[in-house]
Amino acid sequence: MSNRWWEINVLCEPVLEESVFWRLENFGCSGTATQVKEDLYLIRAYIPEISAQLMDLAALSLWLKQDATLIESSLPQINWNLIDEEDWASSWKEHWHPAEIGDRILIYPAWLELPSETDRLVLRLDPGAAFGTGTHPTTQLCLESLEMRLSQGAENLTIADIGCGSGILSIGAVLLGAKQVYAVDTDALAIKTCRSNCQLNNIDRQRLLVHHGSIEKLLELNQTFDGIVCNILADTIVELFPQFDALTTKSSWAILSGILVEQADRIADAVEGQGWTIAALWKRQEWCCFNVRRSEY
Ligand SMILES: C[S@@+](CC[C@H](N)C(=O)[O-])C[C@H]1O[C@@H](n2cnc3c(N)ncnc32)[C@H](O)[C@@H]1O
Repeated sequence: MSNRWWEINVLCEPVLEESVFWRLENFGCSGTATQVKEDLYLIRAYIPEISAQLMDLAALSLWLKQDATLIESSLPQINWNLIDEEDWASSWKEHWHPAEIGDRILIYPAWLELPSETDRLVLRLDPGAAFGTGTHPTTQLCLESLEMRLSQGAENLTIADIGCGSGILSIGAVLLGAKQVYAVDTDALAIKTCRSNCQLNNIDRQRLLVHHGSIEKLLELNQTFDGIVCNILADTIVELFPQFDALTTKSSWAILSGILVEQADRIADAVEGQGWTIAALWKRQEWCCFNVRRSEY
């Protein structure tokens, strides 16, 4: 049975070869090889798609650039693409199992028979090619933060999920008791997947509204949200955050993730620079998640 693989290409100065190899190896790549391209080296490596998500590749890219900056080399050019998809989907399904997240949620692959007994909220999911299986630390941190935020009287809360992917956080918020959730994503495939996962969990369409687009779709609604969850890369969060004021009230909160530990300072500056307060900063592996709120108290 064959899998899809990420092919990672790094075009760099020869002086970087050793550190690039080291990074790729630590990342879990195999088949690393170098080809000379005029004055530069093209280093190519492979990793199974199930072992690395787009976010992890973005992190790898950042580390490779930081390594180059440290020794004052010019920045490497990095790109990645998926190769060979044959029967990847069925292979991937074999590797993805039910997972308990936080104290209340159980993520359950759609193709498995429901558990006969559990005291957890079962969140059924077929993520297809969309991000959000619950295996990534950033998703787990967001779900755990939602659990904390929604633990006391969620029934009146309206939540926005920016970058909903498979819909895992939106559906999680509904299961945890939120009154209404608005989910947006710029990827049409993610929207389709999110909608079918809502059906899979028998969620009322009026309780979880899904729109193709980004923060502008939420602004068009002309309403405020009690909470916003946003698990996107740090650069995008910095870009979107100035518009959070228009979407919130003085007592609203936000959960921000998709942030590497070394990017935390940038996010803290963006949050505090806008007069918001950092209530908590949670870390798992190399990723972190900010729980922030608008009021100063
Ligand atoms: C890391 S995934 C998060 C998926 C899911 N919310 C989770 O926590 O697992 C980020 C998602 O954000 C979407 N995205 C990226 N940039 C965006 C933007 N500017 N506005 C809305 N969605 C965006 C991507 O298409 C992707 O589905």
